[in-house]
Amino acid sequence: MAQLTQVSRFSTSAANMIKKITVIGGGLMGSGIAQVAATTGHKVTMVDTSEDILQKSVKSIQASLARVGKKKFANDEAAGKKFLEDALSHIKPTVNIKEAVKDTDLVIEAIVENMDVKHKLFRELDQAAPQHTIFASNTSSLPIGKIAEVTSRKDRFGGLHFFNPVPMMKLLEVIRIPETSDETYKKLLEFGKAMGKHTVECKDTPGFIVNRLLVPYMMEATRMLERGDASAQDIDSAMKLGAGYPMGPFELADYVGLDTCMFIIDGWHKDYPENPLFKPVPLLQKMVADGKLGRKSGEGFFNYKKSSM
Ligand SMILES: CCCCCCCC(=O)CC(=O)SCCNC(=O)CCNC(=O)[C@H](O)C(C)(C)COP(=O)(O)OP(=O)(O)OC[C@H]1O[C@@H](n2cnc3c(N)ncnc32)[C@H](O)[C@@H]1OP(=O)(O)O
Ligand SMILES: NC(=O)C1=CN([C@@H]2O[C@H](COP(=O)(O)OP(=O)(O)OC[C@H]3O[C@@H](n4cnc5c(N)ncnc54)[C@H](O)[C@@H]3O)[C@@H](O)[C@H]2O)C=CC1
Repeated sequence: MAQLTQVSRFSTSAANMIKKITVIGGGLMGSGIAQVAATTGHKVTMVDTSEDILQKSVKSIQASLARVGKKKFANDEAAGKKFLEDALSHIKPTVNIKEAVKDTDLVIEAIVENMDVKHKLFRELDQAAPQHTIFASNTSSLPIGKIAEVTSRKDRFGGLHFFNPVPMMKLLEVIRIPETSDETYKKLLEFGKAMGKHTVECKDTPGFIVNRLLVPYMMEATRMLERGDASAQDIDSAMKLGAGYPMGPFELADYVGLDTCMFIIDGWHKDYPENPLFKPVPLLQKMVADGKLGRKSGEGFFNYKKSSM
C-alpha cells in the first residue's frame, strides 16, 4: 500500500507525458473515453471492427459533446459549436489497428468482456505497437495480470477502469499488477488526472473497488426480483429514494448492459465457485438468452422501444 501512494507523489516531465492515445472499441465505454480524452487535449485514434460501427460511435460522441457543450457554454452557441468541432477534430476513427498504434503513447482497450477475445487483440497489439507504448485495459471484472500475460510488456501494462457514462462520472480506478513499473503507474495516474478524473489506486483484485461492492448488490436485487419479493420498479424507487442512489439497480443494469452484467457474475463464479455472492442468476441468464440486453437492445428490465415510451 505504501508503494502505491509513494508513486503518486512524483510527477512526469511534460515531454514524457501521454499525449497520443488509441482507444480500441468504440462502444459505450470506448466512445466515452475517446470523447473525454479529446476534450482534454489528447490526440485520439479510435478503433473498431467496421466503418458502420465507427460511424455510430462518432454520432454518439457528437450527441454527448452537444449535451456537454450546451451546459458549458449556455449563453454562447458559437463557443459550444467550436467546442464540439475542436473535440471531434482530435478523434480519428479507423479500422486499421496497425496504423492506429504505430506511434501511440497509450492504448486503452475497451472491447467485449471476454478473455480470449482480449488475448487475441493484445497479441496483435504487442507486435504492432512501439516499445514505449503503455497498454491498459478498461475491463470491469477480468484480472489485469491475466490479460497482460500474452504480451511482452507486463512492466508497461495496467488497468484504467472508467465509469459509465464516462463524460459524467468523475472516478477512474488505476490498477497495477506486480510487474507494472513505477514509471508506468505514475504515467497512468497522471493521465487520469489530465483526463479530469479523480483517480483511486487499487490492486488487481476481482472488481477492483467499485464493482466488488456494486456487482453483489445488483445481483442481490435481481435475486429479490426473481423471488417475487418486490417489483423492479419498486426496488429501483426504494434504492433511489431510500438510499440516495442516482439510479436503481435495474435502471443501472439496463444502462450498463445485461450481457456485460452476466459475463461478470458468471466469470467470477467460474473463478471463485465457493463464494455465494458470485452465484449466477438464472433470471439474468434467461434475459440475455432472449436478447434482452437493456437499453442497447431496446429492452431489459424495462422497455425502451419508442412505441412504449
Ligand atoms: C452486475 C454488474 C454491474 C456492474 C457493471 C460494471 C460496469 C463497470 O465496470 C463500472 C460502471 O460504470 S458501473 C456504472 C456507474 N454509473 C452509474 O452508477 C451511473 C448512475 N447514474 C447517474 O449518475 C446519473 O443517472 C447520470 C449522470 C447517468 C444521468 O443523470 P440523470 O439521471 O440526472 O439524468 P439526466 O437529467 O439525463 O442527466 C443529468 C446531466 O448529465 C448529462 N449527461 C448524462 N449523460 C450524459 C452523457 N452520456 N454525455 C454527456 N452528458 C450527459 C445531461 O446532459 C444532464 O445535464 P443537465 O442537462 O445539465 O442536467
Ligand atoms: N458497460 C459499462 O458500463 C462498462 C463496461 N466496462 C468494460 O469496458 C469494456 C467495453 O464495454 P462496453 O463499451 O460496454 O461494450 P460495447 O459492447 O458497448 O462495445 C464494445 C465495442 O468493441 C468492439 N470490438 C469488439 N472486438 C473488437 C476488436 N477485436 N477490435 C476492435 N473493436 C472491437 C465492438 O464492435 C463494440 O463496438 C468491457 O471490458 C466492459 O467490461 C467498464 C466500465 C463500465
